[in-house]
Amino acid sequence: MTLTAASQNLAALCAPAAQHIAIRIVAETGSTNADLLAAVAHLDGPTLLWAESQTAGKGRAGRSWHSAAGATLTFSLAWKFALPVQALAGLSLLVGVVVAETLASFGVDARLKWPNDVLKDGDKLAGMLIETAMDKTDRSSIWTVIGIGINLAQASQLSAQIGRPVAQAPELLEQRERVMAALLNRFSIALPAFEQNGFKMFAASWNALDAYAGRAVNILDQRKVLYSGTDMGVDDSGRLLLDTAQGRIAIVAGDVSLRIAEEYREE
Ligand SMILES: O=C(O)CCCC[C@@H]1SC[C@@H]2NC(=O)N[C@@H]21
Repeated sequence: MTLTAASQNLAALCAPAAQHIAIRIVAETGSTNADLLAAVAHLDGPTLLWAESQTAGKGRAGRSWHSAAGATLTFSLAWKFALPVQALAGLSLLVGVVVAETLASFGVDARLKWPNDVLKDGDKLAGMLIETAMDKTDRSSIWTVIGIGINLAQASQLSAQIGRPVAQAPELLEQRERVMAALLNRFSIALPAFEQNGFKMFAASWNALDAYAGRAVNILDQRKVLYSGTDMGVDDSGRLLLDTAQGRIAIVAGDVSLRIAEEYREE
């Protein structure tokens, strides 16, 4: 099914709580994140921009993110929070929980790698990029653009961009609009709950999905090992707890990698 056809169904598939999300679906764009960031000043409320393909998709750390037509779920959700920017810490972890739990509800064994990669069989299945824009007329609020790319059936180009193998979930190709509706339903509950209570009420859910729970990991910065220890999950503010030879520490930034011989060889 093309996304144009899916758009007819999407609103009807959404639960009442998600009905206030405006839905825009396009065949191709540069970047759904860039489009919504440019548009937030004119948005009336939460808005989904779902693209069949992107020609200039943005990944984290300045990387590109390839989204081939008919092979991904590529979208951004603009959401305004009545919060100061500092209160958004933990949002990306919550988004990971929403994506992984939604995929799990469709039978995909999705797990989380801190802070917010979604893995399947140890490889990256989905990535997210959250960007923010100040509302100039309302300093107590902030717009977020939550960009998500879920890989369903593409491999080589995305893999080259992120520098490691990617996972796929081709079984979801035929039900993309149902998956999208399920995502919107969960977001429409989880994002207001985050606004009210912060990340802490989602910490247990994140920990239940932690791909590296109890395993020996390294925390890297630009491929340099900063810390080594055992992954003990996240705390109520989303920091990764690491049991090291010197005791427990809480990590606020860095890349997590499994401490296995292969990874040392790669690095
Ligand atoms: O590097 C990552 O892990 C983040 C990838 C985020 C990609 C998504 S695809 C939809 C949205 N639009 C973009 O340009 N990027 C995000």
